[in-house]
Amino acid sequence: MKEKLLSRIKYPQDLRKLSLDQLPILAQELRNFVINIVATKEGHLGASLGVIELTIALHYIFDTPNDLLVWDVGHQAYPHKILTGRKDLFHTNRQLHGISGFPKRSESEYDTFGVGHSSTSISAVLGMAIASKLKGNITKQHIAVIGDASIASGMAFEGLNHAGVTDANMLVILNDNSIGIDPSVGALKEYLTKAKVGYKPKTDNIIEALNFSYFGPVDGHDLPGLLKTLENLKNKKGPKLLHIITTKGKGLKQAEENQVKYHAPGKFDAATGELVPKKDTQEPPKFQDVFGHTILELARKNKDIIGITPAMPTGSSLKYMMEEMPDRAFDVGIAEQHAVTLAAGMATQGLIPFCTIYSTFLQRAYDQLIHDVALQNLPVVFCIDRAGLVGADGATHHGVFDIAYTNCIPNMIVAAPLDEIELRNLLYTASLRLDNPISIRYPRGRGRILDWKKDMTEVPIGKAKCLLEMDSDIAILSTGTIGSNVSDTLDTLSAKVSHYHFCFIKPLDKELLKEILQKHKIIITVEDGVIKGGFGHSIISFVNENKLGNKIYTLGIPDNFIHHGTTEELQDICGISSSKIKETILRLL
Ligand SMILES: Cc1ncc(C[n+]2csc(CCOP(=O)(O)OP(=O)(O)O)c2C)c(N)n1
Ligand SMILES: CC(=O)[C@@H](O)[C@H](O)COP(=O)(O)O
Ligand SMILES: [Mg+2]
Repeated sequence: MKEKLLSRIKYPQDLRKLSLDQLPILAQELRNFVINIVATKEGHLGASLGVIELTIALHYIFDTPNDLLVWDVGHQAYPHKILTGRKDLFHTNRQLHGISGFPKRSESEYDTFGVGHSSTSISAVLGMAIASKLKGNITKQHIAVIGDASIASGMAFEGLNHAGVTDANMLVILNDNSIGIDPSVGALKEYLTKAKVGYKPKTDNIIEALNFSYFGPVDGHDLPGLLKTLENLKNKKGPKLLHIITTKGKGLKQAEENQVKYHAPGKFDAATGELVPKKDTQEPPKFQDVFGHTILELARKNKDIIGITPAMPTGSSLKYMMEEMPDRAFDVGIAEQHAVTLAAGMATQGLIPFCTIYSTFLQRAYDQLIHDVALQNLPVVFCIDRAGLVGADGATHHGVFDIAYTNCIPNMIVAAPLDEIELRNLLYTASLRLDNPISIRYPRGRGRILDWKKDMTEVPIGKAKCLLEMDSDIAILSTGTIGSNVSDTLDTLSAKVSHYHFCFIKPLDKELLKEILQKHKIIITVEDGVIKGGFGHSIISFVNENKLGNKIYTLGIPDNFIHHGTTEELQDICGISSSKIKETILRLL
């Protein structure tokens, strides 16, 4: 289809010149534009297709960027980016030096708040609305667009609870498509389902009970209807919520029919919607699948094992256990804080909870980790997925802080397996019931071992191991799967360098460490987490405490935020790709 209208629009002011009856044509063009680019460049598809009409209506009716619009999570903001000055850059979405896959304040004045993690929009918009009022601006509009899964999070409720006792001029648009990445869960989801079919929506209205004016539910794909509703809401004062019903993946048959897969489908054929078939060769497993299959295997033998995920059953592969053992594996929704304390409660009763959380999202539950788990020394098993650099999702999603933020918590065991087999062995060890909480971190993506389903053995807590012993001044100490970059380097290097793998960052293997420090003058530490407070700093502390004179060079994530690109590109930028590790060694030799 040839573009008639989209090519004329650079900014919302161009959009506002169109007549009402041109807008549905524009919606079709915008939808095709998103599909065509995401088909080859990859990214979050389904959510963006679901808000095409809403995006057009919002920028048409409201005076953006003077009126402030915040997209919750921001994975649905592709049409917003295209209509706000970034159409010509959209083909660089999520690539190194390209535009971000999420709204970002430094990228555009239309991106009023940086997002990536969910459920922040209501608080952010309330803050903006209060600021406008204090500055004497009573006409400015403040709009949060939040999904049905994100509004069920504690933080969103905190925002609603506060907003309901203010006269803030704010509009929350609840984009209800009954699904997050996986189907939405919980009592609120059941309530919203009833509201959709008109079951006692007025008398039992939870939103009105929170002092919001409630409007809807309305069809979020009916563009003329949406325009009318928004125009009408513009003149209503105080906190208000518009409930719209949409279909995730709208307009692409496969995406509508398989919403979980098409949340972020990878490459697909733009014309047919078919996914690009995978190569026929056997691949090593994804680390998430090593976790997902292993926990199920362990749970079959040990009835005390429980699985918990906050809203990521597919991403974490806990779904395998959820399918077979629905009473012992829980998706609690976007509720990281609850997930951690729920696990703590279970641990007090002798259960062995495995709480699987992406590294970046566990940041949300830091106090729960300290106060509810570690302080009481409850043996919760944290399976920290997506640890390290995650690639295209960028700064909001890299799992680079968890070593530092768990390393400093008393009682925590902090572990980072080298490969799939060690991950399995650690999960097995944790299933034997430890005396402490443990974090086991592993990365996004695939390992390297095809034959990984070996019998499991217990891992001695706090023991490191030598992978390559050389008569050399230099030793590399690595932790976690980044150790394979070190091995790749050493495979291609004629110089002699020793290599040790520290599966445990805490407790450190002090005995072996002393031996290593006696044998080698120069130590290079390698980790895929932040250097400050990380593994390398633990080695430096040990050297200082023992008044040893070794020179320590720490490789890891530097003290700045790392943006998007492929994981390999970003590792290179941080100096932890195998070629950059090699450069460091050659410089020191
Ligand atoms: C704190 C946090 N936890 C988990 C995620 C992962 N995540 C991204 S989108 C999403 C689902 C959002 O669903 P919903 O709010 O209904 O929006 P939709 O995708 O349906 O538009 C989840 C769980 C996240 N971004 N932030
Ligand atoms: C928007 C969001 O937070 C998720 O969709 C995230 O991008 C998933 O990451 P994975 O692709 O690593 O599961
Ligand atoms: Mg949803």
